[in-house]
Amino acid sequence: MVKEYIKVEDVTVSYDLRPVLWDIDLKIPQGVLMAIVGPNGAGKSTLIKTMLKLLKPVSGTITFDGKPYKEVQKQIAYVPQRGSVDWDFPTNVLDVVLMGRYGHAGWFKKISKEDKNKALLALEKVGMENYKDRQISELSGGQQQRVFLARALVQDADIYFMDEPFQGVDIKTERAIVALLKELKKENKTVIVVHHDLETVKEYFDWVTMINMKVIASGKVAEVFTDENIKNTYQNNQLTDIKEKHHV
Ligand SMILES: Nc1ncnc2c1ncn2[C@@H]1O[C@H](COP(=O)(O)OP(=O)(O)OP(=O)(O)O)[C@@H](O)[C@H]1O
Repeated sequence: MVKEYIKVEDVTVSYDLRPVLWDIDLKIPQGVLMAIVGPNGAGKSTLIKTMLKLLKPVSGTITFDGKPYKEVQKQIAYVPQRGSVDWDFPTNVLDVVLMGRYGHAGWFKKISKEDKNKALLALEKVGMENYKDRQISELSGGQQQRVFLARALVQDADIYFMDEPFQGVDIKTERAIVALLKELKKENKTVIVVHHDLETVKEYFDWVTMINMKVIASGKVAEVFTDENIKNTYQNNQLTDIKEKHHV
């Protein structure tokens, strides 16, 4: 029995009238490093956006330690997909990281010395301290990704959602991000990552959710990340089955 910390129950999500996630049930324990894997268009980003209340499900509920999102939102950090961010926004690296502190300081309060120190420390952790005054538009993709990680780190959250943090980064950055993820796990944080590389699931994560419009398997990597579940996740007939059944 999984002692659930995050619970997703009967969640169905549609864009316009087209369902993309169907009857999702998940129980995620505290302190896991969880990958969400599945083929392109499987609904991975949609799932985390729904958990973060950025999308409204057609039905179902999501709770965090028994509470709804709005009661715990300050304890939740999100690193969005790099492609979804406007990098031309005229702001420097330190300010982007400080944005992560607004949940603590409040929009109208002044940023304190402590906030600034935390931001600098986070930049150090991701190896970007020398870039603190740079415009974010003048960074490489991997550097931008590191800055967004630093922004999430200063939030001192309990739960971290990351949408493809390894996308387009070099191997050194990937290793640095993995080390950070493992550090977060040591602090009993719960980390949920949309991940594409099946080869590294076993090495990077201890928990996995495999989806293709519906949940194929979710649990300990050692138990559920099997060839059969991988095959079932990456074949597309789930979609056809559901469409035929529900005439959509
Ligand atoms: N804003 C939107 N409006 C309409 N349909 C959308 C929208 N966003 C995503 N979709 C569709 O919903 C489905 C799930 O998309 P989603 O981005 O969640 O998949 P994903 O598993 O994250 O894919 P990828 O691995 O390609 O990033 C896809 O069929 C996609 O085309």
